[in-house]
Amino acid sequence: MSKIKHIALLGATGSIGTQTLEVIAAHPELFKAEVLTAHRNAALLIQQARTFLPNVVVIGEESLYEQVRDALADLPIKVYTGEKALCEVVQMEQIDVVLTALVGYAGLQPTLHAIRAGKPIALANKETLVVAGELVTALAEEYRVPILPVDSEHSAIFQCLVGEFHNPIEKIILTASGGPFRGMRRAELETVTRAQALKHPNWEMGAKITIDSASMMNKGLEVIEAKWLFGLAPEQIEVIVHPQSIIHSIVQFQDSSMKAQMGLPDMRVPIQFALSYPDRLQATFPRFDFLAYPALTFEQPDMETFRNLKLAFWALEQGGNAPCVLNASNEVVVEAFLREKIGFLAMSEVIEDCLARVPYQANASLEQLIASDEEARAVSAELIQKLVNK
Ligand SMILES: NC(=O)C1=CN([C@@H]2O[C@H](COP(=O)(O)OP(=O)(O)OC[C@H]3O[C@@H](n4cnc5c(N)ncnc54)[C@H](OP(=O)(O)O)[C@@H]3O)[C@@H](O)[C@H]2O)C=CC1
Ligand SMILES: CC(=O)[C@@H](O)[C@H](O)COP(=O)(O)O
Ligand SMILES: [Mn+2]
Repeated sequence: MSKIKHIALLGATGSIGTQTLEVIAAHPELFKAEVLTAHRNAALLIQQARTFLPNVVVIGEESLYEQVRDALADLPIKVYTGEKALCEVVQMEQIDVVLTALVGYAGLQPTLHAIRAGKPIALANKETLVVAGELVTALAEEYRVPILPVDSEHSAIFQCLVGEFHNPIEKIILTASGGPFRGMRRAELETVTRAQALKHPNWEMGAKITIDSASMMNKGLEVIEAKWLFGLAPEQIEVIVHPQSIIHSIVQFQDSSMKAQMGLPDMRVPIQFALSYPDRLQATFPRFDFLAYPALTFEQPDMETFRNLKLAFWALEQGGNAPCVLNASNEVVVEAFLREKIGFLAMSEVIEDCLARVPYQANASLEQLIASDEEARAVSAELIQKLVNK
């Protein structure tokens, strides 16, 4: 690589965002943070802006606009606010790649705008493909823009496919850590707490994805994400629990050969690969030592106890607006669980009820998906209220 890549980093203040900035800082000759965005964390965004001197920052929360603008008034940095600003800044001419490190449904519209502006996407925001995978991948094909996976499992698959893109995939095997409640039965899950759910055994991540990992919804979302990234049928996607999170995922080819990508759990590796692809860059990240991990183990996922994974496979089979409804309902229940309004098992119950209540739409348009998202949020909120009132 010779030319500096100008990066629009959406969600700079989060777990993926801050690790992306570490990668950028380690390679100033290759990468420049051109746009940094945050939702509410004005203090960190200001600090990042003073360090990385981007051209533009966006603070999502409009009431924080003046605080950010005033704090950066001595620097030639443009400050914008609001949801629409995210969709506009990704189209700026000098942007070479948009890294979507923001969480949830909010990732969809900026990604669509970036694709329409011809910008390659480094995709951490898996919810984008869960909500509208068919539309997003069709649009990316139309505009000939690559979607480079950042999610560790999908980066692993992508890395296994380098040099193999002409060879059909027989199946892929996504590894799952099993989360902090691996091996527990439903009776034990009745009483698990927010604090316990937020303790992931292997990864330090934002609150939403950490709860998703604990409930196995993260793996469900990743199954749907994999379908769209790699053009697979549902029966070509398997999940295996691998508690050490060393093998990040596996591809099986038609001759029975399997390729796996492995390494210590460190998101800077897939982030850097998405930014440097097809090159690999020198990095000082810690190296894996086989003797420190004498046993790499594997288990069948328990989809009866962790029903979210089953619901996600069901939504994938259904297609249409079902994955969008699954995602919206999940975002609402995770928020309610984090606010300690509902218990751990209630999350799957609400999602299942919501999937049954929101009318199914095959071949949903973007407008229909937006409406389904809204409806699923309203239905889920109502179901949660009923549980709270009980
Ligand atoms: N963390 C990880 O290791 C991995 C994460 N991912 C995926 O990457 C995405 C980001 O995850 P993670 O970094 O953990 O999340 P975090 O919660 O740590 O960070 C989220 C980022 O998005 C911003 N944000 C939150 N809500 C909105 C909104 N409504 N509109 C615009 N921006 C918003 C936050 O801003 P603020 O700080 O101001 O609130 C923050 O910058 C998720 O989709 C997740 O599933 C995938 C694989 C691994
Ligand atoms: C780091 C990453 O990609 C996460 O999605 C991680 O995989 C979560 O782990 P589990 O969902 O397997 O617990
Ligand atoms: Mn993952």
